[in-house]
Amino acid sequence: MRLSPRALCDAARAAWRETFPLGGRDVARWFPGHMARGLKKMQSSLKLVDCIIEVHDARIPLSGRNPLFQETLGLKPHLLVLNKMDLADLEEQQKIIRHLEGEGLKNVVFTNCVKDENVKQIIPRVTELVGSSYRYHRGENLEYCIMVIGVPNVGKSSLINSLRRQHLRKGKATRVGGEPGITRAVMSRIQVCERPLMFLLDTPGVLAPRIESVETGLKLALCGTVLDHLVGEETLADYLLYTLNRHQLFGYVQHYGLGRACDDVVSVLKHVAVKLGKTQKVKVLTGTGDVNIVQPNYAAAARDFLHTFRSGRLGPVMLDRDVLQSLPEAGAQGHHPAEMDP
Ligand SMILES: Nc1nc2c(ncn2[C@@H]2O[C@H](COP(=O)(O)OP(=O)(O)OP(=O)(O)O)[C@@H](O)[C@H]2O)c(=O)[nH]1
Repeated sequence: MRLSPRALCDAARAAWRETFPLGGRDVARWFPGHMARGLKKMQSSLKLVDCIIEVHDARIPLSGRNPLFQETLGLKPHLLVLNKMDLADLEEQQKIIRHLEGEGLKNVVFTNCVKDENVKQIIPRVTELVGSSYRYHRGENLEYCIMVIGVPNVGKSSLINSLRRQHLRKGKATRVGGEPGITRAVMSRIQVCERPLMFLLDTPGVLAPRIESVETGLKLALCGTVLDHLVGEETLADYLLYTLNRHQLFGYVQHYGLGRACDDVVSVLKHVAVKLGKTQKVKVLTGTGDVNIVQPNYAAAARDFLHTFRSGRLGPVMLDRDVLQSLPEAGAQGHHPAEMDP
């Protein structure tokens, strides 16, 4: 039987959690310190750079960006690419754009670098930005050099490969991976366009040394910017379940044949593990000797749940919905100075 989302929601509304327990988690441990070195190297190459393309995940357009980018690289023309738009619920796209504009981010493009969606807009936007900026000692140089930055796993390398497909009809120049930390070598210089002659510098993902809140940390982790085991796969699966239920995204019920929505992660993971045959034999010591019992493999079930979500099979999501809801409506929003503009 196929239940409508509303029926599922009504059935379980009483049990929905209103908040996620955030206390006692050491977010600092999730984000390794070696990232500061990457940022330092980027800064030292800045004089060669005409424009910065910052790639971020479209599912968290208003949180999780590294504030150090703004502080240390903010003098250059800047384009924000919100990638993985295919995985994001962009119903409130205009509100997102307005809010970012209010923060001084006037150049924003939403992309899907796997399917090359909107990627064609990027080079004309960059050319325009560089054309209207003062290039210091690089004024005579006809080559454009663009640095691509962002937190890990948001699709920086995928963007470069997509630009090459679009403008040079060439394939992969830089390695893409499903796990954070694929781009290790700082600054590979890759041509992406002939006219204008444009090179991009791919950089390793750099997270902020201090994440603004545990919840932001969890959102970043759901987007795959940190290795899951650092947060704990089951914790992350629980945060995912909490988010899906609050957003009334009940694709998981159908996907795993659960019958009804549920807010208890242990029950959900147990069901997933049994359905997928992910069980394990565990030896239990009893008063009369050892007994082998079969237990659900919760960690494997959590991994499957996270993987299914990240592949988009549970539907598009807006993880910053809480932030969006807390913003004033159009017209009521205050104006801030254009910090990232040249
Ligand atoms: N669905 C979807 N997946 C994407 C998109 N762009 C990239 N990916 C996937 O996201 C993962 C990370 O992509 P990368 O290009 O390696 O990301 P990165 O930012 O260079 O990663 P680091 O090197 O870790 O900093 C890969 O599995 C890509 O296939 C997109 O627009 N949509």
